[in-house]
Amino acid sequence: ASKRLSGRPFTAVVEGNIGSGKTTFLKHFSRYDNVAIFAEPIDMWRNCNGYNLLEYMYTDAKKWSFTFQSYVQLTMLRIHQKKIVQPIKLMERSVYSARFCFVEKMQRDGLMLPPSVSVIDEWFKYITSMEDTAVDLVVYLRTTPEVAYERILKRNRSEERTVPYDYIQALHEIHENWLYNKTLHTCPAPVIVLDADLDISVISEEYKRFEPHILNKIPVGAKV
Ligand SMILES: Cc1cc2cn([C@H]3C[C@H](O)[C@@H](CO)O3)c(=O)nc2[nH]1
Repeated sequence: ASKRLSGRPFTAVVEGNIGSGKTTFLKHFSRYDNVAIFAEPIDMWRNCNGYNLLEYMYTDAKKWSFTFQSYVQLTMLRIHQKKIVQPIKLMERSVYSARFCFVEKMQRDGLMLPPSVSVIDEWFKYITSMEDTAVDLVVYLRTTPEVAYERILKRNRSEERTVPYDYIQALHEIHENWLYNKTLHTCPAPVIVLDADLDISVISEEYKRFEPHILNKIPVGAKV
C-alpha cells in the first residue's frame, strides 16, 4: 500500500538472455492500455551523439565496455524514472540486469577492470537507493542457450554477428544463478519464471498463464 502513496506504478521488469524473446513478450502485452511498455533503448545505444556504442563494445569490448555500460545505466535509469499515467509499467531489462548480468560478465572476462567496475557500482548503489528504481516483479524469460543462440542467428542483428555461443552460454548461467538458483547477487523483487523456449506458435498460452501476476491482479506467490 505504501507504494501507492508514492505514486509509483506497479513496475515489472522482463529479464532474460539475448534472444530469449523479450520483444515478443512485450508485444503480447501491448494490447493492454493500462500497461506502459518500455523496450530496451537500443537505438540510443546505437546513436549516442552519433556514436554507435553498441558496435564499439562488440568490436573492442576491452576498450569500450565501461563507456557502453555507463551509458546503458543512464538510459535505463531514465526509463525507471519516467512518469506514466497507466497503473502498470513493463520494462525490458533494468539497471539490475545491467549491473548483475552484463557488467558482471565483463568484469569476469577482464573486459572491464576493477576501477571501472567500482565507478559503475558506486553509481548503481546511488541509483538503486532511490524509490524511482524500485521494482515489484521480475519476469524471467528462461531459455536454453541453444534456443537463444538459434534466435540470435535468425534475427541477425548486425552488431551481434561476432557474438560466440559461449558468450550466450555464460550469460545464461549468470541469469540462472541470479534469478533461478538465486546464488548470485540479490533479486530486486519476486521472480516469476516463464518457459521461453516455447515456440512462438504456442508461447502466448504461457504468457496468459502469468497475466494475473503481470497485470497486478494477484500477488506473485499465489498459485496459478
Ligand atoms: C541493461 C542492459 C541491457 C544490455 C544489452 N546488452 C547487449 C546485448 C544485446 O546484444 C544488445 C541488446 O540487448 O545489447 C549489453 O551488452 N548490456 C546490457 N545491459
